[in-house]
Amino acid sequence: MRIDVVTIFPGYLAPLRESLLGRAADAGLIEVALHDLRSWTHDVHQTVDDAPYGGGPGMVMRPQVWGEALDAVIASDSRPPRLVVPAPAGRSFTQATARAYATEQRLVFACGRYEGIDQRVVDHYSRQFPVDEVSIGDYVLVGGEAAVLVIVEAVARLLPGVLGNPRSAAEDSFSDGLLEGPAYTRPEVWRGQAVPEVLRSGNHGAIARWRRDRALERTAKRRPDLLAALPEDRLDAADQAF
Ligand SMILES: COc1cccc(COC(=O)c2cn[nH]c2)c1
Repeated sequence: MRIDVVTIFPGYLAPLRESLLGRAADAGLIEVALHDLRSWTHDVHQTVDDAPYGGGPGMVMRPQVWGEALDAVIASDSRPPRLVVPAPAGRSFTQATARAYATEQRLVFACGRYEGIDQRVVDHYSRQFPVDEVSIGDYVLVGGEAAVLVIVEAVARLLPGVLGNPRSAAEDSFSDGLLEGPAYTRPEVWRGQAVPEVLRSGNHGAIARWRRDRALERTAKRRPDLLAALPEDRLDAADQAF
């Protein structure tokens, strides 16, 4: 997979070359290219923003600069891109989105700031490529760069060969629509707290039931919305207690 990121702070994305993603990049599984948006400005101040039409606070990112940048970046590789614009007003980015993005040959991220990017940029490219405005949560960041780190990590870990232990990606939280329950490891007793007996019983049926009960209990308590969204056939008779 090829990943391009267009940003006024390329240094912010340096971590994409470290650790988990570093190994994936070394193995050629992921190719990351960073592009400084200001490279496509032509004025001495390298201006990327301007006042909003209609007035109001803040600034809007200029369409001309973004157009020249995205034309150049998209043309720099033959693989057809999906454009991803992290934004508070975007559709929710979920594990399902991550799974879908993991099947893409190429993702091009546009990192916006200020009050956003002139809408005509998204409208223009939406006529040629899939363009997603995605939100990683209901809060406002200063720019899209941190969201790109989140999205790229969630996607990259799903690529075959990126994770040391592939089983965990398939069984990770949200895969069955529920939150993960509590996890334990040695010692058996720590600061007077013992590991739940069932987990040391060797009774795998009881262990599976206990784990599902804890996952249902936690999901019902912390994320009732996820429980409500579960397809009917995903809860069996024993689950009805939640
Ligand atoms: C595209 O225009 C803008 C404008 C302002 C900030 C940002 C960065 O994204 C977020 O703040 C965000 C993403 N998911 N949740 C919050 C983008």
